Amino acid sequence: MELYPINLKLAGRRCAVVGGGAVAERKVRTMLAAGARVHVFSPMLTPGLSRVYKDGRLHWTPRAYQPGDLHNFFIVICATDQAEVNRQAAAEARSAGALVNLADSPELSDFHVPAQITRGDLLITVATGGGSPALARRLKEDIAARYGPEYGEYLALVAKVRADMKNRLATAREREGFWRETIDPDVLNLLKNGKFTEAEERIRHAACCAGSES
Ligand SMILES: C[C@@]1(CC(=O)O)c2cc3[nH]c(cc4nc(cc5[nH]c(cc(n2)[C@H]1CCC(=O)O)[C@@](C)(CC(=O)O)[C@@H]5CCC(=O)O)C(CC(=O)O)=C4CCC(=O)O)c(CCC(=O)O)c3CC(=O)O
Ligand SMILES: NC(=O)C1=CN([C@@H]2O[C@H](COP(=O)(O)OP(=O)(O)OC[C@H]3O[C@@H](n4cnc5c(N)ncnc54)[C@H](O)[C@@H]3O)[C@@H](O)[C@H]2O)C=CC1
Repeated sequence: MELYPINLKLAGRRCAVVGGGAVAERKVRTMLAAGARVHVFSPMLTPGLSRVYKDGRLHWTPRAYQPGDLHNFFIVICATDQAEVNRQAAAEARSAGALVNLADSPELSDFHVPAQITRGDLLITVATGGGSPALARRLKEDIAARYGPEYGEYLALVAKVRADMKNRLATAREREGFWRETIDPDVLNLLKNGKFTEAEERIRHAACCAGSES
């Protein structure tokens, strides 16, 4: 299945989930982490979702989905255990202009939710086109073990220095060359070993030299 990856900004956007089971909970949690305003339509919630609701972080309509519920949402995830309900809700949401995911139908979905790892602003995702979500999860675990929290710290540092470099190196070509050389295994190893100060010094030194050459 051909797919085009994009990373959606959900902060402040209205998103709906139909169903309140284990799958709904997983989707709700990642959407909330992205800052979405999430509305659940379901007669029941998992204990985890109930806690999120009691904490005031979720809107909940405590009944089965009804036609007319799904207007004015940016994305809608249909995750009940009733295939026919998921299809009906998906059809309504799509005709109201939402991007739609059906938890039980990769084919009918506008998008799939990948397995994800976050390290600060670093986001790594794994997708299998719906072929094997269990494989996506396994690969995610392997990648998570390989790329620890130090990569989030590293990204924050590089992003800061990069903002300075935009003024220091005149052309996009120079900046590209600089960053390709600077993101090197030595710096990453320093970070992996917790040597943040040394890593930062290395990057700042490279930035400083590049600035004086130009
Ligand atoms: C198409 C997609 C739609 C979507 O949900 O967006 C979809 C569909 C389906 N999943 C099913 C089953 C399982 N899903 C998981 C787990 C995850 N599923 C996720 C995504 C996706 N699942 C999308 C495709 C992503 C891709 O492959 O590219 C992850 C990555 C992200 C997330 O959900 O947040 C999350 C990993 C969370 C993590 O990071 O740990 C596990 C494993 C487990 O739970 O341990 C199992 C059981 C093992 C297995 O089947 O592999 C079934 C069959 C149900 C049945 O048999 O009845 C369907 C429907 C069908 O296939 O028809
Ligand atoms: N995409 C994915 O990652 C996965 C998808 N699935 C699929 O997702 C479906 C849901 O899985 P679970 O969350 O584990 O099921 P579940 O049985 O835990 O939850 C189903 C939820 O749907 C609600 N519901 C039932 N009828 C409804 C209606 N008419 N309107 C609104 N809510 C209604 C129930 O109250 C319950 O909260 C499964 O049937 C399976 O096909 C299963 C595993 C992973």
